[in-house]
Amino acid sequence: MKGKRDGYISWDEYFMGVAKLSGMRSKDPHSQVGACIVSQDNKILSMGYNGFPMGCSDDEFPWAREGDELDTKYFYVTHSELNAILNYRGGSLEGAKLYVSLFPCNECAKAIIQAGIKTIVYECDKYADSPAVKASKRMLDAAGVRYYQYTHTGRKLELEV
Ligand SMILES: O=c1ccn([C@H]2C[C@H](O)[C@@H](COP(=O)(O)O)O2)c(=O)[nH]1
Ligand SMILES: [Zn+2]
Repeated sequence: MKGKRDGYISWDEYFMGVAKLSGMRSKDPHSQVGACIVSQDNKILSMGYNGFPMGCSDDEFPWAREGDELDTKYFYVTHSELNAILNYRGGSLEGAKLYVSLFPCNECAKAIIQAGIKTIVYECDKYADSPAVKASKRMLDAAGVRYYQYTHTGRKLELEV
């Protein structure tokens, strides 16, 4: 009898792939961020991406990064990690793992810590020098939340839909 097939994707490839697929739903023209929350026994619990809250139209609220603060996206957009936490309808996220395409900011770090998420796997840390990410790491370190960067395997996951 033949054994199992080779070439199947790893758990990390699977969950980061799902996080990035979720990010593809984002309407943010500059940064599309996706998140996937996973239980300790590798079950997907929730997903999210950055976007405006319900009722706040993607076509009416601003996507600008600069200009009058009230006319930029920053006051309005819900971050992918927070959306993933809020989208979860099942009870506790204690001990869960978060896969996310961008290192979480300080506001997301607060929600991650308070939700009981214990591990973060992130893809990109392009805002590492910003106060928001420095504050985030300070809180995550203090709270004992482990974080590490996803190691790219070089494999391209192609989907025809
Ligand atoms: O923890 C985070 C930090 C940021 N985001 C989202 C919020 C915005 O939509 C973009 C960042 O926009 P820039 O144009 O790169 O400043 O990323 C998030 O989801 N989670
Ligand atoms: Zn955030």
